[in-house]
Amino acid sequence: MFYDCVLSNGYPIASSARSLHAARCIDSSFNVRPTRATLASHKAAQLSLVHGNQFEEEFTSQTSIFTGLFMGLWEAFLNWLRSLFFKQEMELSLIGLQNAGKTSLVNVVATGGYSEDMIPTVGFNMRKVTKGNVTIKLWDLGGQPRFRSMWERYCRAVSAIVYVVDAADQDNLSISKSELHDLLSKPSLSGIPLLVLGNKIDKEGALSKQALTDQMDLKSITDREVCCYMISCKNSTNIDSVIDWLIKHSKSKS
Ligand SMILES: Nc1nc2c(ncn2[C@@H]2O[C@H](COP(=O)(O)OP(=O)(O)OP(=O)(O)O)[C@@H](O)[C@H]2O)c(=O)[nH]1
Ligand SMILES: [Mg+2]
Repeated sequence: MFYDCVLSNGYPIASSARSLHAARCIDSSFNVRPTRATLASHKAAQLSLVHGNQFEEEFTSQTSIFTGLFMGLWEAFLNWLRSLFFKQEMELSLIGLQNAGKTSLVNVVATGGYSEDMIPTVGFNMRKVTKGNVTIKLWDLGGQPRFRSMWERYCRAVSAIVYVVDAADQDNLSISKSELHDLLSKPSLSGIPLLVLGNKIDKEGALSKQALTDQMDLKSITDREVCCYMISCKNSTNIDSVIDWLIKHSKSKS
């Protein structure tokens, strides 16, 4: 079939550079030469350019299907190898006022566990969580006023800052907002992506995403990437979206 466009000298017709190349490949890989009989029948086909073009198209489309399939399998194989050897990692800081739910979030992300009886964080906790080939180092900082001065130090050089807000505690929203904007004004933290999480949406009276965005004045933050999700650690609402966001912001291990 491939030799339906062959010249009498036994080599492919160069009706186009592509068909010549294709025929050369066949010729070199199979080392086939047309016989006298095949040449006679192919000569008839040669008279019809339309006929020849049909075969050329058929051959080209078959080749591209196999090439596409092979490339897809090769790409999947490379991705699997990458996941084995090229681990991703990220370091991030969790901040926000006391009682916002930072430690609860760490527990939910790490183990899926949730508890009502939480002890307020004194200073900070560090926890490493692995998701697929990504290792996330989490700095969970205490939110009480006496610990807020150390937030900036723990946010330097992280891949992302995660700011947790109790979306049902409207009395403390303005303090939460001013603490956030104060922190982001530090030159050492410029450009670090920010993920704001409105937690406790399971509670009655919790703000909507729009209301939280407005009240936290998130639109005014233009010097970095800002993303906001409404979550519930208690019900595991939107925790998958949070993990996806974190994984997207991880970096290759050097
Ligand atoms: N209803 C509800 N309560 C939650 C949720 N997440 C956390 N809590 C509760 O909120 C309280 C405080 O949670 P923590 O995780 O300790 O808060 P924190 O931000 O780590 O507080 P500090 O360590 O003091 O800064 C606990 O009683 C939690 O059970 C939630 O999604 N819904
Ligand atoms: Mg805590």
